[in-house]
Amino acid sequence: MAELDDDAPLTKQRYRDAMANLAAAVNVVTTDGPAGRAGFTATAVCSVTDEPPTLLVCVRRDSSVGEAFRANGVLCVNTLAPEHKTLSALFGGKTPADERFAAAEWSRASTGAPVLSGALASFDCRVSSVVEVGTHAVLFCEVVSVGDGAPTEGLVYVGRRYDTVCACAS
Ligand SMILES: NC(=O)C1=CN([C@@H]2O[C@H](COP(=O)(O)OP(=O)(O)OC[C@H]3O[C@@H](n4cnc5c(N)ncnc54)[C@H](O)[C@@H]3O)[C@@H](O)[C@H]2O)C=CC1
Ligand SMILES: Cc1cc2nc3c(=O)[nH]c(=O)nc-3n(C[C@H](O)[C@H](O)[C@H](O)COP(=O)(O)O)c2cc1C
Repeated sequence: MAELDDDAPLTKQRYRDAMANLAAAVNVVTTDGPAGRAGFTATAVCSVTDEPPTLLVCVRRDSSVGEAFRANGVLCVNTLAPEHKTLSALFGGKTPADERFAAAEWSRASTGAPVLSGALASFDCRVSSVVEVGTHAVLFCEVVSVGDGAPTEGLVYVGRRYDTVCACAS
């Protein structure tokens, strides 16, 4: 059981160590448009409201991909299945964009954002507002269409490693 320690300084590392205990779905978030095609791995994705359907994505402001998302104003959140572990590492590393996208099959959403074949779910979005918080930009995104596959197994990231969970209806 975790106990709060109010005396110890709350360092970045202690915060990260605690956050590492939160199991999270893994997504590859993509965009395309005048600023070019880009994509990155993200666990900081969350549903905000269903009226209007809105989710948020947090992206590091100094990442190579952040500006493309803001400039294109569209994105697709592709939720990964267990077979996408290698893809997650590619989109989460320093790999050039062409190599990231060459590792999977894609179609195009109505916004123009790339949709990952075999994703557990895909959310095609328009960025409705951006709020900057510290090192990250929070992209609030209105969902314009969704695609979801048959219930199967999901990929989660917890304890700094990947794991598989059953996403099937019981
Ligand atoms: N929200 C984010 O920007 C996240 C970034 N990452 C990046 O992926 C790499 C590997 O991460 P881990 O193996 O999990 O080890 P880690 O020790 O860097 O991160 C542990 C946990 O802390 C949180 N975290 C990490 N970096 C963060 C950041 N800059 N801002 C807000 N939260 C952050 C995440 O929940 C992450 O799972 C690192 O470079 C990390 O920065 C990973 C998860 C989330
Ligand atoms: C499992 C995992 C989750 C991640 N989640 C996020 C996230 O939510 N937001 C973020 O900005 N970066 C996140 N990252 C880091 C980016 O995917 C990584 O910095 C990526 O390389 C961005 O592309 P760039 O560095 O070429 O700009 C995550 C990485 C991994 C491996």
